[in-house]
Amino acid sequence: MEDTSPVTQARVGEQKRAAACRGHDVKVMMTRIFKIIVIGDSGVGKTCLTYRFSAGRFPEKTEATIGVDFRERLVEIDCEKIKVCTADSLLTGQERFRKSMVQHYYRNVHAVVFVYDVTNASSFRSLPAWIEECKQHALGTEVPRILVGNKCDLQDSVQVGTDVAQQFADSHSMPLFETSAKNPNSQGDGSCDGGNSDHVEAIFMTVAHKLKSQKPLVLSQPPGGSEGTVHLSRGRDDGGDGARSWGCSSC
Ligand SMILES: Nc1nc2c(ncn2[C@@H]2O[C@H](COP(=O)(O)OP(=O)(O)OP(=O)(O)O)[C@@H](O)[C@H]2O)c(=O)[nH]1
Repeated sequence: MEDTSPVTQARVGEQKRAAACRGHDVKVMMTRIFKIIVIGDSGVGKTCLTYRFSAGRFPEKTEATIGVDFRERLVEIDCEKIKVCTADSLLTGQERFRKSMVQHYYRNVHAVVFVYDVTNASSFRSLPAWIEECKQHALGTEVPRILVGNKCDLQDSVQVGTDVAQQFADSHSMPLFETSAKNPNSQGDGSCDGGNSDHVEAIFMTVAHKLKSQKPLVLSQPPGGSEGTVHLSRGRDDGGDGARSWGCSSC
């Protein structure tokens, strides 16, 4: 039976588009930057997920994030190169420090990934508070948001069932993905096959595709502009100045 899950569809679509691109001489005039923040309790695996996406593997060792971890990866979607920047952060600490960091963290964000640990019910119960915090920083339902249940490789210790998580995701209009940063192919059914990055990658790519379709590059000719000059602008908002002040090394 054909697998119609969003992740598989995104992956198949990506392969087709990559094949189509190979036949073209693509001139990339500028690189768009999408900023995706990854939010959830300490220890749910935010750092490992973003590392898996940007570096393609599980980190050998991790320490509790102090401040914000920024990572970036250049991807190609529909023959356009797009920089996907991810940030994960431990949003705790002294109130004064936390306040300024939080404001910076939530600025110019394009999408939010909420993460809980499927083996830790308390991390799931914290989600409403994280969603509320995002709302307070103007990141409500108009911003693409997804829910990720991480650590699915630990099948024997699962405390948050798929059905409960799905209900929660539905009630907040978010798609749900269950995965493992450690063994991305062990999502849900307990079958690990060596942990390549496809599944985690497909999750972030699904978000990037959504952002790309929401924020098309607009080709425009300036009034009275010189012939042959094409100006590129972004759709609704942009990752220009905001991206630069955001923290990625080259954003
Ligand atoms: N078994 C398993 N362990 C994982 C997985 N993802 C992360 N871990 C482990 O969980 C612990 C916490 O992972 P981190 O990625 O540092 O978690 P975090 O959410 O970034 O934590 P903070 O930086 O404190 O906010 C580490 O010991 C990881 O090795 C996973 O998919 N499966």
